[in-house]
Amino acid sequence: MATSCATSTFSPLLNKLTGRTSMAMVGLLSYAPKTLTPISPTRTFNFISLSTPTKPLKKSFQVRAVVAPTEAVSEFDEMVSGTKRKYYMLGGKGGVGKTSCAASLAVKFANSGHPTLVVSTDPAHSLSDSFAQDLTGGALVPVEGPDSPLFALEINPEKAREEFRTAAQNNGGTGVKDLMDGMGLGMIAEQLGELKLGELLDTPPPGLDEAIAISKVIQFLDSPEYSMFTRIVFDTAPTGHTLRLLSLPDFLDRSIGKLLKLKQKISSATSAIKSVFGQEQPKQDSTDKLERLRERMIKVRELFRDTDSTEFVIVTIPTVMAVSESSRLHASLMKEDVPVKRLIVNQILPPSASDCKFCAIKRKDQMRALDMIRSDPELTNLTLIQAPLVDVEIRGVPALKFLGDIVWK
Ligand SMILES: Nc1ncnc2c1ncn2[C@@H]1O[C@H](COP(=O)(O)OP(=O)(O)OP(=O)(O)O)[C@@H](O)[C@H]1O
Repeated sequence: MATSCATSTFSPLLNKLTGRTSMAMVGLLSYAPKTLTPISPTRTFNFISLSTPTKPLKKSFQVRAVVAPTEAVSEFDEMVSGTKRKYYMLGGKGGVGKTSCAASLAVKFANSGHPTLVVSTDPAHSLSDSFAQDLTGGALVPVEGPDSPLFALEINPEKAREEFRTAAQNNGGTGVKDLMDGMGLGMIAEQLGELKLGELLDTPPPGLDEAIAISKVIQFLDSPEYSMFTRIVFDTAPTGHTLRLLSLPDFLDRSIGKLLKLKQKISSATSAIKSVFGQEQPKQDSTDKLERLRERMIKVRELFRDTDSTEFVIVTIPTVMAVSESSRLHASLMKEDVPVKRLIVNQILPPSASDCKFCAIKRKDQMRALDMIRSDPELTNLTLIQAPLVDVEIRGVPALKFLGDIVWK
């Protein structure tokens, strides 16, 4: 069966990508100097240019063919304007392209002059794969290539948990507090008080990964180490995990509130008893710390809901299942008051003017899924960004720049 999807030949316009053509098929060849040679001579495409790379890239990179649909305008000008810090969270169903879109956005911000940090909160990270660079280890790593500083961070809950366990075993539990202190979780550790943390971490409570991610967000807000970044992009975990992350500050705030009330009751009862026996008033220290923890949780919760500084971008693919999940995700985000404006529909196939029956059928299904988005009351008001399926893996900064220049316009 024929597998090619279109009929015309390569055009020499490829390194001058301009133009906004309806569902135009676009081929972009390489950033390798001078010669533009198709990788697969059996694939022939009608190439119409789309965008102009602002600066020649150092590394060689080849994309053989992509499709560029009409509604691919993300209003990037608005995203890039201003030097006040903005947070972008990209999330959706597993495997739809969250990491590729988040990494390409981070590269685009950095190339637009913003010192940028891209953070993965997904315990199953793929940022390292996406940047083709080792970013593991739970620390900030500089990404090579963009014009302005770009750093990446893969939050590593598994490692953190392992360190907790070792510290608990080696130190009879006393080292755990130091470790949690180091992660900005010291106050939580203190409040856990008498609990045997080593045992607790053998069967980690649900939400520990999210608590670790939240502690990082607190650090972004407070620590001078992160103050240089004017754009922070989150590559989030698949939907369920991320919704827990977003609702955790609220939950913790309420829990701490309850704990504080309980503490107040206990302390007034104890001080009454103690005053009868003529003893000192109990110290306020731990209550103050709880109050401070609560204030920080409120700060994170407000950050997640602040329309001026935060935006959640939903990433999906044009299938009924993915669109249904995106609709539910949007409803949940609305419930949490998290600002959402944009929806990326990733991996859209070429138009059906093709001799590939499989592709034509698949594309028909995709168009149905796009119609479904347009008539879905949850999704219809979002800015729709259609991202093409490209025929190579999006790996490394040049490839991410290429994708970013198509998606973020
Ligand atoms: N527009 C695209 N064209 C071609 N390949 C793509 C496109 N977007 C993503 N991919 C590929 O799809 C795969 C999954 O993408 P990615 O890792 O970005 O998804 P994800 O949603 O972050 O996945 P996970 O939920 O597993 O973290 C990768 O191999 C990536 O290169």
